[in-house]
Amino acid sequence: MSDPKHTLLSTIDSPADLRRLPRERLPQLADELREHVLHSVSRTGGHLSSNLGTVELTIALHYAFDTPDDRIIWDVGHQSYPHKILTGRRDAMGGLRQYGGISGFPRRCESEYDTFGTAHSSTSISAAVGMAVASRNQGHGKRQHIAVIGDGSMSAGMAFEALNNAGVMRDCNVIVILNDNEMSISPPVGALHRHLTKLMSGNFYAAARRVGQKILDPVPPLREFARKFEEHTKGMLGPGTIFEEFGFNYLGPIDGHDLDTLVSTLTNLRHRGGPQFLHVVTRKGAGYKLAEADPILYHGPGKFDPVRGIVKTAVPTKPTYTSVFSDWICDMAAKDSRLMAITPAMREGSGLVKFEQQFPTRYFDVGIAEQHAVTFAAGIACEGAKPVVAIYSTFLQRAYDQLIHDVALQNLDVTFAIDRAGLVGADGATHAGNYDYAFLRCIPNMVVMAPADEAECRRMLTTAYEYAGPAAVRYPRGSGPGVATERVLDTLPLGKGEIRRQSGAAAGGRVAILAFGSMVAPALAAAEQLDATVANMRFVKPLDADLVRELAASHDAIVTVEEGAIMGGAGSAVTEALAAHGIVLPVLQLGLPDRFVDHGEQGVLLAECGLDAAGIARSVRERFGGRVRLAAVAGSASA
Ligand SMILES: Cc1ncc(C[n+]2csc(CCOP(=O)(O)OP(=O)(O)O)c2C)c(N)n1
Ligand SMILES: CC(=O)[C@@H](O)[C@H](O)COP(=O)(O)O
Ligand SMILES: [Mg+2]
Repeated sequence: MSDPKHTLLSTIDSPADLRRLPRERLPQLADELREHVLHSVSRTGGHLSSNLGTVELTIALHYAFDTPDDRIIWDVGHQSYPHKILTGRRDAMGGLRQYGGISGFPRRCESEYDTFGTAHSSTSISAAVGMAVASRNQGHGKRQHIAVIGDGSMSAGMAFEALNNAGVMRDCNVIVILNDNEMSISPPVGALHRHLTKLMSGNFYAAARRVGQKILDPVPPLREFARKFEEHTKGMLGPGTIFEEFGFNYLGPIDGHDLDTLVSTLTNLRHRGGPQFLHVVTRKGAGYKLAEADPILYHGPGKFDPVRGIVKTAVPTKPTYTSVFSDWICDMAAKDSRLMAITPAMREGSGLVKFEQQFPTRYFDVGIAEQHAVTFAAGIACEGAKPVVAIYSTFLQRAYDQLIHDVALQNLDVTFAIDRAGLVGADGATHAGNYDYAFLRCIPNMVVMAPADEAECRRMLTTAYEYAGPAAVRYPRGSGPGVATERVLDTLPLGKGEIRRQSGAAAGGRVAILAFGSMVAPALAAAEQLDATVANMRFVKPLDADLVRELAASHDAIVTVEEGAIMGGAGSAVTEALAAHGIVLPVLQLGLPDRFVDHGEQGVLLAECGLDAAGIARSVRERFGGRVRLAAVAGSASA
């Protein structure tokens, strides 16, 4: 690294280099590290606030522990940039979240220091417990397993399932570090937050900090005294924490920006066995005033100028699908007082900021708790109210049993507004919503729709809402083709697609492209080159089987296109319908391949998967020749 500002950081190629530094040099390293995080994220985009907040904690962890032999597991992993920089990826930050570059999350294939792949929250404690059990049984009884988890992520059921398990494993070395910055993406919610606030409040926190500095001095002769003093003071300081009730030895809260306290505390913890819990208090966005003032805006920004900060542009841009949903839900709630909106901790991303302002008593942020969100919606529906669950496709995966067992099996009237369906771009494979067509369409009672454009999205949301059972609308991240929406609340006929373009080709050369959702626009563009018919199928379930039959009868080959996994997806619904009617003709199924697609710009990734107009046209030509010639394809099996 040539930057003269990073004189110390530029000498750190691994945690071993870091551990050679005298403690008094760590604050300088923290300054340079923070600066490097800020400048690289400003150039690539990425998760800024959380990383600025964990600079000191990361340094202290790698300083105090023997990484990578000691295992650090970063929950979510959106705060792992300082860790990446200190573990040999300092100069790779320019490619962070870019096509071909390093990931924005920890990945086992990227570094031996990335001990566990994360991105969906609240998995770290479970993974740490699993590793600790294995280490114990393999004779690595001294190894430590450290889960670093945020206060938002701590609210998920999975985290508590793991605490419950770990709390009785006295001979397993698990350290849970709660990185409490009093923020999720938006302000934290719920009773756990209230409990943490109590632990950090006024005198308790101040006293605990003083005590922490005294008792955690690692000098051996003081240890026994420290232990007794700690027990004594814990009793004096007030009620036990929930974590102690789970069987953890709770320490803290301590200041997560005070390197001295952090290093002393962690060094001490390193030599303790059994379940340990350290409560660390940090500031989201620390060290960058703009992010400290607005950690939500700087949670996951795109590129920006670090001097000016994020500048809100006055130029009108195309509305995103999220904003179409945002307008729709406010309009529908104004019309129907039964509507209630639910988000599992994704108020901003799911487009519910305006709704919360307008309908605060009908808005429910349940925290990072997708399973609860879905069953909570089921309960609401049981009483005749009308829940709308706004959820990212990838996070709905968490609530699959709840969707089947609690909603669909009882045919409850729950609307699912599924955002970030398909490839999401810079977050990569962990966040891609590639499986919802496949996992939703096999559930009885479900209605599943995918809009071709913004106006259709609005109509589908109304259709889902008016449908008296479970219904889902899945739409992609970002904007669509730019079709203007009107503030009306009209519906679509259930299970009916439409023809968008008719082929003029002669018999023997006619191709029908059956496109779903976001693939309608590129299919139409490809069809211009191929002179193909294009159907906007609209519904994956109920599939418009009449339209499929009609197109099969009038064309020589069928092509299905979807922004979802080919296996079991929308195209599979078409081939099943053809088979059910005994129709045999050449079929080409286009969609996402049977592999995980890495990060990069959405358009680039779609092109890589052959799902842009050029790719669709190319696949059709490759499969069927320049024009479809039945002679060339007759007798070939379905793809
Ligand atoms: C299962 C799941 N649901 C939702 C998210 C989206 N998400 C990413 S970070 C985040 C907030 C996490 O809060 P916290 O753990 O306190 O970390 P902080 O952002 O404050 O550093 C959320 C909701 C996710 N990654 N995984
Ligand atoms: C880490 C995480 O899960 C979220 O911050 C996610 O990256 C948000 O994605 P969007 O930018 O698509 O809202
Ligand atoms: Mg937090």
